[in-house]
Amino acid sequence: MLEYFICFFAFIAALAAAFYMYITWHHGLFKKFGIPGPEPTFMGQLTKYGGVAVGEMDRELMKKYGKVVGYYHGRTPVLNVGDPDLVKEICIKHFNNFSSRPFNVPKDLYEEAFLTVVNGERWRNSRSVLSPSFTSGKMRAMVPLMKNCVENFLKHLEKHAESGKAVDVKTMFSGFTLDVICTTAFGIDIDSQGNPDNPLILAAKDASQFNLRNPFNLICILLPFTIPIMDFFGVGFMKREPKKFMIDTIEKVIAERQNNPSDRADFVSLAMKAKEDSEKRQEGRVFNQHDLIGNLLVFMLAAYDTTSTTLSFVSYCLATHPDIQDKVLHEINQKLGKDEEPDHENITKLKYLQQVIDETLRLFPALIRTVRYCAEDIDINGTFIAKGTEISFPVFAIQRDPDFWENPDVFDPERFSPENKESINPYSHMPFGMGPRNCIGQRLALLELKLVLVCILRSYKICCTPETETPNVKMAKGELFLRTEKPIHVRFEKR
Ligand code: HEM
Repeated sequence: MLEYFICFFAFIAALAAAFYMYITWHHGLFKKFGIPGPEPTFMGQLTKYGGVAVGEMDRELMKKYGKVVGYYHGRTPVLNVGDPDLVKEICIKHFNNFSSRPFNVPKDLYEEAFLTVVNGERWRNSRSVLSPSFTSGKMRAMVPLMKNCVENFLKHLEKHAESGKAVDVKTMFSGFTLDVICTTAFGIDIDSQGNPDNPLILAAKDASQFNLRNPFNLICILLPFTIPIMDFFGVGFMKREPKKFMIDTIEKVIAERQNNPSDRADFVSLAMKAKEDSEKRQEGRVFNQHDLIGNLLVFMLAAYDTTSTTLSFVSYCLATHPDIQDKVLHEINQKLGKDEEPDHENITKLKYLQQVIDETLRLFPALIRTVRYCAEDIDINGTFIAKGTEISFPVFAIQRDPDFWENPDVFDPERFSPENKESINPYSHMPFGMGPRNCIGQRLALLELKLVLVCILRSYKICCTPETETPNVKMAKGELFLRTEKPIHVRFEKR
């Protein structure tokens, strides 16, 4: 009997030792190549996310170890690149070696097709098929669709203003940006604020389950071989039920368009046409039905949260800086007069508004980090990066690095004035990412932001309330998408 016990414990001990070796196998990598960073522990940085905001963690790491820091997520080496010169080398000069993103979570056939997730030839193919949907001309054609959403939003805003109460801006703007993406991506007109219980809205809000506090996500990162098991239990990029509902909705819209072709200038039409063209070309990879539906879905996910976060922070910055708000309004009145409708062309005259948006995105980038994957060993100007290393660009931390930004925590749109802009290192401001794999929806986002901000500011003054956290807001812990710990509240006062 005793022998069985000994054998059993020896087996468990051997298993534990093998597991320990599996996780810690690469842990000497950064030391070997002279890259500073925290002393590796079994789980590495993964244990820290529950207790700290990701942006602050990156700032701390850079303060302590410098602009290029090596740490581990379990067994995966992660190189934190906060040096703008190295950002440029990786994102642009050596793009071919870093064109992929690492994503260690279960994915179904639709999620596998997401532009954010696909890699290699498939990414190149999807990006070139989808990019023509975001040209200036296509954006111009989408303005009437967006304006309907702006009008609807203003009706709801009027009610908020009349009540005189503080509003949770993230919730309010999420309704607006959802309306915009539903009409521009899915070809569906919904009124998220009027019908907050619309199943599509509930599904979109409930869809994302990716954050670094979720233990299942951490297990996938730590033990990539568990991904098929996690998949079986419904752990994944998105939650199963809301995903199914959204896919069914998109399929219905596509079927409807196939039966009754429409000239609506939305992404469903553009992507269906792109799919048809790719089928006719008979060369390269065909953009299939999963690519079509998956990418309409990812447009929704990538667009509505990032844009509503940015609108929330613009409101917050303008409420806390009334002098800057007055200046934006003055510019609107001067360049567009009191009644000229904002459109795709005339909003380009609003240079100061662009400065305000640039500065808001510097302090509050909707994505705290962007990531890449190193495909082959490479030495870049003395920094050795091993194959399989994940690259993390700490956007939040770079954009608040005192070496590039004077008084980095102060909101000052003058940094982006024509005179000062010249002195900004272009690789130290990357809210939409960098290089050929940057944000495909940047134009759409800026257009949407400006259209709605002009309409809001003309009619309302954005004010602080006792609930508005000043001088700084506290960021939520463990989130890769920028979130505040408490909701941001401001008040809208009729002018
Ligand atoms: C203020 C709003 C937005 C911000 C701050 C933002 C930010 C970003 C960032 C930082 C990336 C990663 C870039 C990189 O890795 O270098 C990204 C990628 C992406 N964004 Fe956006 N985004 C916004 C709005 C949108 C909108 C409106 C859409 C779509 C309609 C969109 C669709 C995408 C897609 C599909 C990707 C993946 C691109 C690729 O891998 O080729 N985004 N975005």
